[in-house]
Parts: sequence; C-alpha cells; structure tokens
Amino acid sequence: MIYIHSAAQIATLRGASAKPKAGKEMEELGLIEDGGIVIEDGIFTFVGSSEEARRYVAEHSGNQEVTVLSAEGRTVTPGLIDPHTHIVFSGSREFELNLRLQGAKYMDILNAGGGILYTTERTREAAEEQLMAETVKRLDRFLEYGVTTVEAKSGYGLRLEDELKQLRVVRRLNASHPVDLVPTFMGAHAVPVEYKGNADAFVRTVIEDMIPAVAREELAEFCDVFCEEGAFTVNQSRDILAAGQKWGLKPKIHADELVSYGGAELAAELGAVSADHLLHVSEAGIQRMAEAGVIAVLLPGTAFFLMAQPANARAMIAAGVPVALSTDRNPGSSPTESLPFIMNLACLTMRMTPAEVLAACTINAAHAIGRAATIGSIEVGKQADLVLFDAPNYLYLQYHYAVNLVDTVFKKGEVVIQNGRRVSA
Ligand SMILES: N=CN[C@@H](CCC(=O)O)C(=O)O
Ligand SMILES: [Zn+2]
Repeated sequence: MIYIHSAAQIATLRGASAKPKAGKEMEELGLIEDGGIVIEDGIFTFVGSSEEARRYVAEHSGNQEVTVLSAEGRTVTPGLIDPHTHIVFSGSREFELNLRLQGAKYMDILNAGGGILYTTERTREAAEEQLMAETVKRLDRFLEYGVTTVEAKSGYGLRLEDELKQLRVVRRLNASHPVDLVPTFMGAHAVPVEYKGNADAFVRTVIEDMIPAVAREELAEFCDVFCEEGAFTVNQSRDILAAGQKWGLKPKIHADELVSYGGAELAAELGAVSADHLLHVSEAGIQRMAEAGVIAVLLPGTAFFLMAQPANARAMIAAGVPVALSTDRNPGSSPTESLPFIMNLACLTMRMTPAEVLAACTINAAHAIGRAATIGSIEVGKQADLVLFDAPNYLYLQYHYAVNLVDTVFKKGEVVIQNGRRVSA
C-alpha cells in the first residue's frame, strides 16, 4: 500500500470518464487542497484529503507494509497522456531548419523527396533493433516530462514490411517500457517515391494489402491519414479510413493542417475519434465536429516549429468541441518530447486557460486514444499513473514555463521518476 499525503493540490480530473470534457467543463479540475491518495496493486483505492486518506490507511492497511510519501509543496496530476506521436523512426532532420529559415515550405521539402520521404528512407534501412533503441530514448524522455502513455503511429515505412516493422516495435516497447503505447496505422502518411504520380495505386495497396495485414496481426487500434493538399485527398482519405473501419481500426485524421481542405468535415462524417492539427479548419468543420463529438487534438508545438499561426482553440472550445493536446513528436515538424512545453504554448499562443490545458493533456487525451476508462484522472479504480510537480498549484505549471517541473512519476503504482531522474528498474 502506498499513502501519499499533504499534496498542495491534487487535480483529480474526476467525473469525465464516460465523455470528454467540452466547453466550460474543461475548467473543472476536481481540485483537492492538502490532498491524500492511496494506491494498492497499481490502482487508486482512495482519493481525498490527507486526513481522510490517513484514516483510510489506518482502517484498511491490516498487516500490509505502507510506503508513506509526503507531497508537500507539490501539485499532483494524472500521468500526462500524449495522443498523437510519430515516435518510431530512424535519423533526424535538423538540416531542414536552415532550409525553412530561408523560406522553404514544409510541403516543398516533402515534394523534393525530403521530409517524411527522407525519414522513410532512413526507417526502411533501419533494422527493428535499431528502431527499438532509437525509440526507447524518446520514450525515456517522455517519462522524464511526466508522460505515462503515448499514442504511436506508423507511417515511415510506406510499404507493407516496413509499416509492420514499425508497429511491431510499438508492440514490443509497450510490453517492455514503463510508458504505455497505443498503436495507430498510418500507411497513408505520404505517397512513397515508387508510387510518385500514382497516388491512387498506392491508396489501393494501403487498402488491399496493408490494412488487412495490420488488422490480422492485431498491430493497431486506430487508422490515420494525412488528408492534405499534396498528400491524400478527401476521397482517398475517406476510402482508407472506411476500409480501416471495416477491419476494426477506429479513424483518426490529420486534418486542415496547411490549408482548409475538408478534413474536419470528413472526420465528422465518419465519426472519427479525433481530428488533429486543424490550423485551417473551417467554421462549418468546427460545427460538424461539435455535433459529431469528434475530439480536436491540437498541436501548438508543430505550429511553433513551422512558424505558423496555431489552431483557433478558443473557437473550438466555444463551439463545444472537446480539445486534447499533443507534442506531435516527429522528426520534421515537432521534434520534442516536452508535453509540458506544449502545454505552455497552448496557454500562451492559443489562449487556453491553465485548467483547460490540464484537462486537454489528461482526461480528454485519454478519450482521444480510447483509454478513458482506465487512465486520465485520479479516481478510485483507475490505474495509478501520477505526476508530482514541483509547483504549489496547477496554475504554476503554465507560469514557470519551459522548464521541467516534474519531481516524481508513478506508473501503475511504481515510482519510475524520482527527484526528476529515472529510477532504474
Ligand atoms: N503532417 C504530417 N505528419 C507529421 C509530420 C511528419 C514529418 O514531418 O516527419 C505531423 O503530424 O506534423
Ligand atoms: Zn502527426
């Protein structure tokens, strides 16, 4: 039994496991001052005031050993959740930065065979063990920043064996690394060089060869598409996501990132779990998402790194679209594992309040990856994923910005980060 007491503040995020928070609900964090938490067998068994938790321990501990931890001066939140990453890849793309500073556009670099296609070459060349080693480093960093669950997309293989290779890496890491991974198939991330000028034929192989193989091996839960001018059209995206649905893969979509393209509308039409990016979403798209209950996964780090205007989070929240946030960790448009810095950007560049930001990276992010029944809030019965921040209250997380305030991380009731450092297994 673990008894945590004297937390300056616990942001429980309770009461939203059935439906993501939308509108004003995103402001409600279920705060407890001078809070106490009890964990048994990796699950929260009591959440309340320190005094109530002390009484619970006295009544229920019996002969069990009780580990006592003071969280004095600390703010406690659910383990942070990143619902949109491309972490399985080889190499890096720092050389693109100078090109972009000289005015090259993200899509120009891709069309010239760089960007996603460069990373695809490196990823195809890499053996599975190499990919494992590179990805572990990224997951270790995520954990240091308080991130205990990440969604992970394929999409740098762009041919069957290499898409499967990426997803097998996700599966192996999910079994071996403390961070939980949720797999998404994204074979339609770009048209590979061997299909240049023949996107429809590539779409056919995604639908006829890749999706069935991924589903048969049970390697993914979601299917995603880069629906964008110069990537995949709305019709191609619809065909791919509908084929995924037939095989049990729930749709997600990279939508309206670079131009307004109808991706949000398609997400609503298909009942997608989320539409992500949305920098150029139309007003009609926002309305349709709100009606269909599609979660907006916003990626302000990508806007920051591509030097673009971020998404209009305020309009989406006002319309009742549930908002989640993510790093979009990838080698081209957002090479960072610091979800806390993304939270700072959400607050300071998209004017999301500190409370909305926290809801977006916990319970709403859990909904965006279909995990809200088990994670995303500090509630009795849920998996004990927790972060203790060196912060007197949750507001401070967006105030003392761009530094790592993570002190302690619990994953499934085990301390994995202590004093900001990894505890060796
Ligand atoms: N926009 C498409 N895909 C990624 C970028 C991938 C890359 O540049 O390697 C994104 O979400 O930003
Ligand atoms: Zn992405």
